[in-house]
Amino acid sequence: MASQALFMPDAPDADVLAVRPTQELQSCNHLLEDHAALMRFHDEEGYILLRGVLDPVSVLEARDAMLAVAARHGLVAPGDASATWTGMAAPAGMEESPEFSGIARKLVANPANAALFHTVLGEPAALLPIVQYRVYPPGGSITGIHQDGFFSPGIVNYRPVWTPLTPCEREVGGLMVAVRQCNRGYLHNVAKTPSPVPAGVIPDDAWATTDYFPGDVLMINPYTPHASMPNTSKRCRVTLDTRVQSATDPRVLLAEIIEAREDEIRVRTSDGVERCFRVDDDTFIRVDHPGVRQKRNEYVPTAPVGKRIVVVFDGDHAVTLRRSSEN
Ligand SMILES: O=C(O)CCC(=O)C(=O)O
Ligand SMILES: [Fe+2]
Repeated sequence: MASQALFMPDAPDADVLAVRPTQELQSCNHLLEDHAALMRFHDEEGYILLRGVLDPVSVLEARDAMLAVAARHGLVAPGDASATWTGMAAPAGMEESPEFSGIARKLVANPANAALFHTVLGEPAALLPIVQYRVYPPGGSITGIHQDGFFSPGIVNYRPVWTPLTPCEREVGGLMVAVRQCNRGYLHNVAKTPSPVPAGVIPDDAWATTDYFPGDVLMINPYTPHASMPNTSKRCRVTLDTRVQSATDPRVLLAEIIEAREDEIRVRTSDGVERCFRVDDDTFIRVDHPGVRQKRNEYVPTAPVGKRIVVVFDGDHAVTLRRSSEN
């Protein structure tokens, strides 16, 4: 499979608002007993949708914890589990606010949920330190068309976990997925920064979505183009997206920079262990902006001592250095 991206300097960008999903995402619950079949579906269709699989109490707890933060910012009324929008604008950058700290960790650690992730990974799962908490009011943020693997290369033995915490019917602006597009390499246009997907590359009829409900989990193949839809309802969209990785062979860690150099980065992990990784031209660096790749001879000033970053590694090689969004 080609994994280099597209180079199309003159191509117009795809318009996320022009996409009209015509297909319905399929539930994969019937494949949970057959790991090979589940992975085949993931590798061909490009996603795994599981309905009602998370422990209901853990989902309610996560919902209430996120809504409590939203209520403090005036986005919803205190105690309003329907997440009806008050009309107050959402603060910028709320997805990574430390106010949400620990909510995803608790959800993933719940024994029933941990057992589910074990089943899907085929081995014990651990939380990967990349989490976004989204409370998106009507007319609010829309996530553009992207492939996760393009922005976070090198992660193996992991699954992204996109989780609705309140009912997320299609008008609430959940994810749409371009199905069966995951074997075409990266479709991002590296002739532009920050490398949008060009118009015309993804067939119009490839797009699928569904109405999502609390307890559902959507896992997206790292090569699958996906985006969110506009929220045209009266409610906030309350979702979190995190990732789980192999607990025995983790490839991603959260660490504090001790010293960043052009050819090497030394970090201290949250367990206090010091580790050193080789940085080379294959290292995908974005410690500054979430979507713009930095050159290794220029990233050092944006990587001061003490800054928390996420390192994706393979042995002693830093595959990706990215801004931390662990919570
Ligand atoms: O929820 C969103 O708007 C985007 C989520 C996403 O892109 C992901 O989970 O990979
Ligand atoms: Fe994504």
